[in-house]
Amino acid sequence: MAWIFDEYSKFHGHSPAVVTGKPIDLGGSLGRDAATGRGVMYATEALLAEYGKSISGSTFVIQGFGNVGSWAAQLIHEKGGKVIALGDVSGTIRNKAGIDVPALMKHRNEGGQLKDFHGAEVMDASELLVHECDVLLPCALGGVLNRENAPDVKAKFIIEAANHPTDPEADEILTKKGVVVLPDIYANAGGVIVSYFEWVQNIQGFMWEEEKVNMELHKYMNSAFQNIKAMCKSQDCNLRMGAFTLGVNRVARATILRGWEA
Ligand SMILES: NC(=O)C1=CN([C@@H]2O[C@H](COP(=O)(O)OP(=O)(O)OC[C@H]3O[C@@H](n4cnc5c(N)ncnc54)[C@H](O)[C@@H]3O)[C@@H](O)[C@H]2O)C=CC1
Ligand SMILES: O=C(O)CCC(=O)C(=O)O
Repeated sequence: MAWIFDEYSKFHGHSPAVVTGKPIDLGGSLGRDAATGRGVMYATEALLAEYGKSISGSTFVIQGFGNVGSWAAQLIHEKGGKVIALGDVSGTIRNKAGIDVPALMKHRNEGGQLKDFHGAEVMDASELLVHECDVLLPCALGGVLNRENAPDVKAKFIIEAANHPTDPEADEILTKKGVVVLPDIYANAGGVIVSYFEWVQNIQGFMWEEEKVNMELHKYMNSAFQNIKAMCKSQDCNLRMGAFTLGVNRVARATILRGWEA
């Protein structure tokens, strides 16, 4: 991103707002690194509250321990959630008393593989997504929930932190089973929201403190959830349909207002 910004600026003058995800010293935003995982945590909080539940006291299974998964795990752990199983390409582990996420981060940051972490036992990777838990967070790849494994999913809630982790067949199976799926278009929007904040800061020429970034992110995630919920209520539809209907309606309204309709 620094390179793109630099090349563009050579021809058009200093233009930090031309691209987001830049290093902090070149006009990036504080809080961007954690933003997607933090947004996932806020989205989880908002959804669970609808069902009279909270992160504290709930159990979590997380696939992926990269940018999104590791931040989501840390923030959920900080909020009192119990991460009971977790996996990445270097191993899949479980601890029904709850994995010590800060200790796992230290292990990983020192170059350790998940399978060698002492605070948990190794399990079969194929069991991760169907492991008993309250909340399942796929934070790695697309298409991981499909017709093969969806019938065996035991989670009550799925937060789509990765892009497109649930294929359409799985979506149908999970809906019939009564599993509540929070769609990626909303659940993992924290990254793009803070990228928007980065652009806003760049055009203002004013850098926000990290606390402000996180507070604004919280506001956006909460109000988006309330808007999706209202749409689901008025259209009697699930969260994915509610989120898409909200987005498509906004684009349609702007298109009509500009006189572009056929
Ligand atoms: N980083 C961001 O800001 C955003 C990321 N996303 C989506 O979230 C997902 C994860 O992105 P990042 O965390 O940024 O990527 P990353 O590359 O930092 O982490 C990916 C993680 O998935 C794990 N993984 C890969 N294959 C796996 C497998 N077969 N089984 C278990 N774990 C596996 C890797 O070991 C790693 O821990 C992607 O779908 C991405 O498109 C969505 C919105 C924003
Ligand atoms: O960095 C951004 O602006 C958004 C990233 C994102 O949404 C993604 O990786 O899917």
